[in-house]
Parts: sequence; structure tokens; C-alpha cells
Amino acid sequence: MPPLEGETATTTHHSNAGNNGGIDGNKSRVTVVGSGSWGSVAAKLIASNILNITSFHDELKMWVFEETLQSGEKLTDAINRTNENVKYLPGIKLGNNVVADPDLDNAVKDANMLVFVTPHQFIDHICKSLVGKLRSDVEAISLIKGMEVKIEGPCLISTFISEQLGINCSVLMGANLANEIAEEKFSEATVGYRDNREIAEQWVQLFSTPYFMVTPVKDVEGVELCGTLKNVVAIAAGFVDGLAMGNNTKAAIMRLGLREMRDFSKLLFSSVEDNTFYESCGVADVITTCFGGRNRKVAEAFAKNGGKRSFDELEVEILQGQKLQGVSTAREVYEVLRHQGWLESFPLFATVHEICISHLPPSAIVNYSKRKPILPLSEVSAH
Ligand SMILES: NC(=O)c1ccc[n+]([C@@H]2O[C@H](COP(=O)([O-])OP(=O)(O)OC[C@H]3O[C@@H](n4cnc5c(N)ncnc54)[C@H](O)[C@@H]3O)[C@@H](O)[C@H]2O)c1
Ligand SMILES: O=P(O)(O)OC[C@H](O)CO
Repeated sequence: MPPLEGETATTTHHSNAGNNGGIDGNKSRVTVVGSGSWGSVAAKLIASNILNITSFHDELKMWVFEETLQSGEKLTDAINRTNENVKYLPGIKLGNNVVADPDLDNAVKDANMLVFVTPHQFIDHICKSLVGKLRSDVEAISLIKGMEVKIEGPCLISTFISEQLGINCSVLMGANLANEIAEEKFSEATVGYRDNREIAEQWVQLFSTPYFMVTPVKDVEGVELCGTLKNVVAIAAGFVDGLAMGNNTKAAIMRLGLREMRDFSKLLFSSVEDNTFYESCGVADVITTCFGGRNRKVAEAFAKNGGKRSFDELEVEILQGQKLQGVSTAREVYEVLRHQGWLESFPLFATVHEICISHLPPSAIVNYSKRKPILPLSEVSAH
């Protein structure tokens, strides 16, 4: 692996970080794996907190998928020079104790608290390259809204991380448009955990600020599926906006979407709690994402263009390097529905995918007449 780029720039504004190895040897260390818009905000939130928690080392490392900016400067160097993620979160200071590092192995090697926050399509490669490289006492949390579909069935990203790396992985999801939290506008989030409440409380402490209120919920699958599936609903909302169908239609799509999110989650995991859908990760995220998210925005453009320009093309043009999750999640959900024989019970999810791949026009988002009405959950059984 290459040496840490930007090291010189970094050490100039980190007099506390990394210099007192003897004293800090037993302190916890956090690394954020990912540095998009949400990854950068996560780093900012945690960096402000660890300065005030004596059991944590002051320095926070943030792994950067390296790229060269138009100016010719490496993104990592620019982050360490300016203390801003000039590409994905410009204008926001991350905190002087944030150190950007393009070397994944180096960024994670000392950490015992790992925050995974990349677009979900990259997590497979990242996990594979981390096997055998982590401390034995690592705890992880995933902020990734997406899922993997393997031959044997759907796999949540937190499960994927746990299985690949042999570590426990909680999740943090919620109504969290990164740019608003970056500006310290009040919002909430939900930490989903499996069994260990103490670990959940530690994550809550690391993320919570006066403007970011985090609640732990013992329903890791429910919380994560909310974050994952709301992106499909956001695509549907974007179609509605693109076709100027109005507020009532959008509300109907959001309600149907929330219901399909709940039913799908409960079919996959009988442990999923109804109450989870009333947390920030549920109804609140559906609302914010259907009004202010990137999935909505690109889907709106897709519908306005009558489906004639692909999502890939629009994503590049509109998001400038940021990534969509909803289109691939719609495909992954569709694969599960088809495999399980559940397609007719999830008309919104199925229709979103069929519009994305141009089998249906965007206007089909409100036309379910060719599909059977939604069955009550009790009548849908797993094969
Ligand atoms: N942005 C938000 O408002 C927001 C809020 C909550 C959750 N999330 C979730 O957080 C996750 C990360 O999204 P984001 O918004 O921080 O990212 P982003 O869309 O802002 O940026 C894309 C990121 O992908 C990286 N990347 C590009 N190619 C890569 C590769 N081959 N390997 C690894 N990384 C690569 C880029 O460097 C960049 O950091 C997603 O699952 C998203 O759904 C985002
Ligand atoms: O911009 P989106 O559509 O990826 O949504 C961002 C967040 O997930 C909203 O909570």
C-alpha cells in the first residue's frame, strides 16, 4: 500500500493527534471508511465528539477513495489542506482532528470502531480487501443504505460486513440529508443493534450532537431495511414529480411505499417490529427522501425526459460523482420478489424497477391495473 498522502499537511494542524502513543495506547480509535457527502458528515459529527470523550483518541481517520481533482490536486491532499471535502461536501469544515487517508489498510489498522459509509456497490470489494487486516476487538456500524443479493438470497450490508470480516456490525439510518446535517440543522437518526445495548449506546454517544438526536432500537434488520427500501420509494416519488402528478398522488405513493417496506421487511425477517417504521429510519426518512433526496431528483429528470435518457447518464450529469442507490436497490428487490413469487404483492416496488429498465413508461407508477391488488401480508407466504 502507498504511504499516507497528505501527511505533512495533516500533522501541522493535529498537535494532539498521534503524538502521545504511550498515554493513548489503550484509547479507542475511530475510522470512517468512505468520504462521500454522508461519510464526510459522519466524520464531522464523530470528530466533534471524540475530542470530549477521554476514552477516545483525538484523531479520526477517514478513508478516501482517491481521485484527482480538476485542479490536478489529489482529493486527500485537498481535504487535509483545507479541512473540507472540497468535492463531496464543499464549504463545511470537518474538524481539525479529521485525517484523510487514501490507504485503506493504513486507515483501519489501529481502529477498534469502524464506520462503513460508502455507496453499497463498493462494499464487496472493500470488505474483501480488509479480510485479516483488522484489530480483533473491532466493532462496526454501517450507514450504507442498500443491499446485496446473493444466489442464496438477499443479504443486508451489515450482515455482509459481519460475515466477511467476522465482526459485529450495527447500523445507523434516518431522515438524514447530508447537506442539511452538515449545516447543523436539527435532525434525528436511529441506531439499529442486535443484542449488545452497551455497544449501541457507544455509537449513540459518538454520533449525537445537539442538532443530531440518535435513538437506539433493537431491530437491526428493520432499521437497515427501512434505510435500504426507502430509496425505491424515492424513485417512485421522483417519477410522480417529473410527471407533475401533484401532492395527493405523491402522498399515496409514499403511503403505499411505506406499506411495502414494512411488508417486505417482515416477510424477510419475522423479528422486524412495526414500531421501527415510526422511527426516524422509517416514516421520517421516506418523507425527507421523497422531497429532498438525490434519488428523487434523478428520477424526476428521468420521467421529465420520458424515460429516454438512462439513469446512469442522468446520475453522472446531475450528481457529479455522488451515487444513486435506489435504481440498483429496486433491481435487487425485484430479484428477491421474483425468486420468492411475491411480485404481485409488491406492485410499487415491481413497477419502479420495470420503469427503471424501460419495460414500462414512467406514467405506470400509478397504474397497477395489470397487477393484482396488494394481498394482505397474512396471505403472502415465503416459498
Ligand atoms: N448523502 C446523503 O445524504 C446520505 C444520507 C444518509 C445515507 N447515505 C448513504 O451513505 C452511503 C454513502 O453515500 P454518500 O452520500 O456518502 O456518497 P456520495 O454519493 O456522496 O459519494 C460517492 C462516494 O463513492 C466513492 N467512490 C466512487 N467510486 C468508488 C469505488 N470504486 N470504491 C469506493 N468508493 C468509491 C466516492 O469517492 C465518494 O466518496 C450510501 O449508501 C448512501 O445511501 C447518504
Ligand atoms: O439523497 P438520497 O436520495 O440518497 O437520500 C439521502 C438520505 O438517505 C436521506 O435520508
